[in-house]
Amino acid sequence: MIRVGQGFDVHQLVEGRPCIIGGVQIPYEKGLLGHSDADVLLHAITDAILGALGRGDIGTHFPDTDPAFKDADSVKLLEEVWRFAGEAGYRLGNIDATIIAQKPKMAAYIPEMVKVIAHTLDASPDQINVKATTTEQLGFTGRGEGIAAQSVVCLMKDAR
Ligand SMILES: Nc1ccn([C@@H]2O[C@H](COP(=O)(O)O)[C@@H](O)[C@H]2O)c(=O)n1
Ligand SMILES: C[C@@]1(CO)OP(=O)(O)OP(=O)(O)OC[C@H]1O
Repeated sequence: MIRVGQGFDVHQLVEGRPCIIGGVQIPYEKGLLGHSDADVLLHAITDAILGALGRGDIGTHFPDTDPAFKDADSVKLLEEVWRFAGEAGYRLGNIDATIIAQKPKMAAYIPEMVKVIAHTLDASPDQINVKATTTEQLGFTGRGEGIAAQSVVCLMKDAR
């Protein structure tokens, strides 16, 4: 059986926060604001997995009102959701994701993001594709007010 899911997330860029995307801290004058570490890419991937599993969304499992998730490491949230997939008998087909950011430049950090994601999902890096695009200075991403990410995930399990 094949199941697909998609995820989308946005976080505001502000001063005084680290810029953590795909589990990698990127040197930049601003960082992403959120209850957790605000890792917009991992949140989009986590939501895509939950979508494929039919298990709701990230906020259902990790409410932003719960102090337990204050400054949470989003790698741990992804890890926990990946446990749900394993328990349901799924393995990863592939992930394709896009970071939507005018700045900072992501390209140099993408191989490390792929490594982190593959390691967290017990997968091979060739199952994970991460891309980045600007919005040509248009909209909130183009003005540098925030960063968005979207992801598609394909999960597979053998028919019984
Ligand atoms: N934050 C970003 C945005 C884009 N890139 C890379 O630049 C290429 C061109 O971006 P366009 O928005 O002009 O299509 C894109 O394909 C990415 O490789 C980036 O590294 N970081
Ligand atoms: C991850 C959670 C929980 O700490 O908080 P945020 O970092 O604000 O992120 P968001 O993308 O709004 O997702 C759901 C939240 O419940």
